[in-house]
Amino acid sequence: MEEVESVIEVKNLKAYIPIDPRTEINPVNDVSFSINKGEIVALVGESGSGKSVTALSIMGLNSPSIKYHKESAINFEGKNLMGMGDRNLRTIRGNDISMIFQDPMFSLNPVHKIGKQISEALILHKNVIYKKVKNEVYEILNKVGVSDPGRQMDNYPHQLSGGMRQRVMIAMALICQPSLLIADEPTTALDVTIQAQILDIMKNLQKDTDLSMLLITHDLGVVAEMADRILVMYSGKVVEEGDAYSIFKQPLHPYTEGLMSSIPTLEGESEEQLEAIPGTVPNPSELPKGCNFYGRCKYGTEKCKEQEPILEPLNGNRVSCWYPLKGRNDMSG
Ligand SMILES: Nc1ncnc2c1ncn2[C@@H]1O[C@H](COP(=O)(O)OP(=O)(O)OP(=O)(O)O)[C@@H](O)[C@H]1O
Repeated sequence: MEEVESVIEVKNLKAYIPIDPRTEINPVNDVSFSINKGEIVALVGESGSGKSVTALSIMGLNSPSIKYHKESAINFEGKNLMGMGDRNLRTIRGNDISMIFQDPMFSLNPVHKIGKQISEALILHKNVIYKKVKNEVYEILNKVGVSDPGRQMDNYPHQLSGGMRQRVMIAMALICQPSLLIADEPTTALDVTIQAQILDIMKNLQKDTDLSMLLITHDLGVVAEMADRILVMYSGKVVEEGDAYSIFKQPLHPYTEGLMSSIPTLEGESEEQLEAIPGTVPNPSELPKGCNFYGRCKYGTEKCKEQEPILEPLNGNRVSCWYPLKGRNDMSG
């Protein structure tokens, strides 16, 4: 069998924010996963589940108030990024690992021309002058579908539409040919037609370059379109992990089931009600004793209230639930 090569391995990532000697916030609590070469992994979950803190841990860009437990490791190309120090991380960020955000203005500097901004990472990492990389900037703008790249290179960010700015941000992230791209809600702010174009561009570039991608989104339509594998996060933990096809077909965790039943389908539109998951994600400074999802779960039992489940293999995927759907179906039969 062909050996699968992982590009990044996140191991026992635990992030905390000390508030006082007896209180801490735990936005990410013992998260482990890896991403293989050329694979798109989607990180899904409601607001506050810890997706961004996980992604920013990889980039070393979380706020300094966020600390990590010492067993946390992020192995990338043979090096542990945890505790690597900002100077060394800077040589990896933008070069080997890049990130794009929901709001391009977060990444783009309003007072610099587009061409210069895109070239910055190349100039920094290759130690060359702008003139030498102008062609590469032109090429990458062409690839992300910016028309008339020569002219656009001389424009400022505010002169472009939202969709164009998003393309420029993707160009900027990919110019150094990173092996991992982290995309945090890359199309959430765009209208649906532009969103579809941007997703197409990302997918094509990913295929052409065998790029690995961590795609953070709460939009399951985007996940269905893009992802090979899905990690479902709830309250700082991965509660289900598996290949995208099987998770959409048969979610194992009640939370994943809830997320899936809140997607509209054409067939069900007239008769079926969309189900919202009642309640909210627990406060990360007051996590319950047992399963974090207990208070919102329609299948919860006393055991769930008292004992915390762990992520365990089931049907080739992993799930953290005392009564995963498969087991429940078997129990009822
Ligand atoms: N610097 C911080 N100080 C205090 N709390 C924080 C900090 N950063 C994150 N948190 C808390 O950690 C939890 C996880 O946040 P995170 O931003 O990772 O969630 P998310 O899943 O990305 O949500 P969203 O989809 O809204 O971005 C939240 O409860 C958030 O309020």
